[in-house]
Amino acid sequence: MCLTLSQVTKRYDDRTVLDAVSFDVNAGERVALLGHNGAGKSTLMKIILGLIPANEGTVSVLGHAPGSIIAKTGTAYLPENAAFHPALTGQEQLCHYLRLRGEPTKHATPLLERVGLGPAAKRRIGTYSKGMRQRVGLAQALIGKPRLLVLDEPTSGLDPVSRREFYVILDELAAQGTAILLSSHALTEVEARTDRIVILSSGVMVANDTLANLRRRASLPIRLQVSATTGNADEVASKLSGDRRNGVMVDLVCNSEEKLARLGDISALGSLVEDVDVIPPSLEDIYSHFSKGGGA
Ligand SMILES: Nc1ncnc2c1ncn2[C@@H]1O[C@H](COP(=O)(O)OP(=O)(O)OP(=O)(O)O)[C@@H](O)[C@H]1O
Repeated sequence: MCLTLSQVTKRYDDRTVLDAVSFDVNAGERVALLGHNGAGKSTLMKIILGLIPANEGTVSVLGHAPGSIIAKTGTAYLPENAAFHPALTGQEQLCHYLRLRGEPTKHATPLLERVGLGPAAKRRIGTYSKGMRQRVGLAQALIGKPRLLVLDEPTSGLDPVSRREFYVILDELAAQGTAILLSSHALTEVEARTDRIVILSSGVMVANDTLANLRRRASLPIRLQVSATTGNADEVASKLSGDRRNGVMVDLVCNSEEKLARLGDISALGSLVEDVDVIPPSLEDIYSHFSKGGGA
């Protein structure tokens, strides 16, 4: 186990901002930490990094206390807006970090190449886009091959292509055994890119499961979007008791137990139907369900 949190509680004055939070992150696992503003995500990350203490509970980072030498050496952190010196080139900045960590500066080039910054290595960071600066942050986080990577909103402000590329790198790291804990507000992107989702709501952990299991537990309605063949939308809508959305589409809503039977009804309509799309509840729907106490 790379990270274990057990009953972690944090109070500021009399206010409890984390309330008995417990979860693990295994080697090679990508876990998303979701929560509204002020839910306690950054506080939890600071505790994991050993920057602030918890009031109660225990945290084990790579089998050691947060902030201990072994925990610090094996953990990398990427803050939301990593700041770099604009006058330095990517290469110079990374060499600087390598020296601070007592690592050979010859590692700068492979690290920059790893995050796709090879061609820009000799350009000043002041000329980099936000996505490129985030990659410098990621390259810095990869120094010393961390076993646990903690990322605070790593893709905020990145365009979809940069986000995808960023996650490809995370996927490679996870495949090599790095445990990844990342916070995000971008729900749809973590949907496909993480193995497990932890949801914090006002400091309370309201969910900790795979998306598939959260879907099942929330048992939110599934939408079936039926495309009727030309001129048959009214008949399809009436036979399926669905809602005609436009000239060809008919919407049905059902729960997961009814899904197969409804698909059977649709298929029994034969040539009246052109196609059907099954639309499961989105992560936003699930997130909203659990944040409102639906998991209790
Ligand atoms: N040093 C502090 N002193 C007092 N209260 C604090 C302190 N740091 C954080 N808090 C409070 O703790 C709660 C959790 O804050 P935290 O920054 O962990 O939330 P977050 O989930 O990271 O939010 P965001 O998504 O906005 O970054 C908030 O109510 C915040 O005001």
